[in-house]
Amino acid sequence: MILNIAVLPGDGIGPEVTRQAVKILKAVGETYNHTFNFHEEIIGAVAIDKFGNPLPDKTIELCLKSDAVLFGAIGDPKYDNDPTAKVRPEQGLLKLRKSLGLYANIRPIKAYPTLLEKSPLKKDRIEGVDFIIFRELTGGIYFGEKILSDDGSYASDLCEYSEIEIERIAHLAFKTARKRKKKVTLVDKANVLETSRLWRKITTHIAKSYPDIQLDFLFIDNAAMQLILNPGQFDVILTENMFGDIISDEGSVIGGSIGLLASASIGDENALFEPIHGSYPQAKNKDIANPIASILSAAMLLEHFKLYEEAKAVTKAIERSLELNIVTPDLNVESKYGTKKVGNFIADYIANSDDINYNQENIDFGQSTII
Ligand SMILES: NC(=O)c1ccc[n+]([C@@H]2O[C@H](COP(=O)([O-])OP(=O)(O)OC[C@H]3O[C@@H](n4cnc5c(N)ncnc54)[C@H](O)[C@@H]3O)[C@@H](O)[C@H]2O)c1
Ligand SMILES: CC(C)[C@H](C(=O)O)[C@@H](O)C(=O)O
Ligand SMILES: [Mg+2]
Repeated sequence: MILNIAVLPGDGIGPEVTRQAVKILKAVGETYNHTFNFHEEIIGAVAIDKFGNPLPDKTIELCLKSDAVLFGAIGDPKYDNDPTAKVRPEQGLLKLRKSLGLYANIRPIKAYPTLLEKSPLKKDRIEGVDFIIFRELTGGIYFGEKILSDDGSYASDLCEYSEIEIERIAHLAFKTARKRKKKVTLVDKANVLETSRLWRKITTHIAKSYPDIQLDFLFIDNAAMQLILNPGQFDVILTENMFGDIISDEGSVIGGSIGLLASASIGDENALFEPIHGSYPQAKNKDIANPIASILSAAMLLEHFKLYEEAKAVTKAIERSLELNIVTPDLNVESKYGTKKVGNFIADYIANSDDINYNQENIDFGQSTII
């Protein structure tokens, strides 16, 4: 298969982790005989620094003509610490999602058997946990009208949703539940918000077309608690933009690190693959950021193009790295492995699989042929 992939490393740790994901895709391409072409562009704070624009036209154009986008992270403390900044890195990402029509952000969360001890949550609560959050990505309070009064004493963010915006992602969530444990949980705040009541009404109606799927409702405040108390109850969570943002970071505690959580942002015509974490500026250029979220996002890209065997090879290599404790410091404070070494191990494992009897003593990470 030939794929043209737009690579947007972004800010902070974005370039470091994205480089590992590209390395893994190159290993997959070489091993399984695919041609993956990579074209890089800038987005976020680096793009503001260069062009005064967090999403230059060239970047959107590249994404629109590519088969898929691999995105790293954006964000920089100089903007986070300046609430009056008129141009912000995050605007670049939001505009990109909107321009590409990426309305569904799919965030799988699972407890890896080898990492059960790493989570601060009790082992018996998280064992076997495996669910997916379907987060609406191009509507809601993120995209409603924003007002700041001239004297700076009043601000407003409008939360809006229309029927079509809810329907299209709800169908995706129900179809996915059909292939899984056949349960959808709509997370909302329908006791207070009109938009949430619209979500309930439309989702209830759509559920009639999926009689084999159980539809449950949970208020967001209760859902935040249930995720910690009993995450095993979830299969597919369907929710609006901001609630999905918040509960997915919360859910990452189950896996043991946000550095493990990948996502696919899907629209009718475009697809972008991105870790759920941000630019983690404290770790920039320190070779400590976990690249697995980014690498798993690349695996989701492969699945999107129905390259299932290839995606499986990537997840198997990741699982092997976790089993062998070849992990970054977020998963093992005493780890001697950094971002690059974890990436190298996963790339080498894809290329060589079980031919090499890996153990921590005999690994020579310097030998990775794929950089
Ligand atoms: N999709 C995105 O690009 C995205 C997502 C979230 C935040 N942001 C931006 O990132 C910047 C920093 O935000 P933040 O600190 O709230 O969130 P963050 O996700 O960057 O970091 C929060 C914490 O998560 C951990 N973490 C994150 N990524 C990790 C990784 N790969 N490996 C190991 N640990 C990791 C670290 O402990 C870190 O302190 C802000 O500018 C924010 O706007 C961007
Ligand atoms: C950076 C920010 C705009 C973004 C979001 O809120 O969608 C991030 O938190 C995410 O989860 O991708
Ligand atoms: Mg977020």
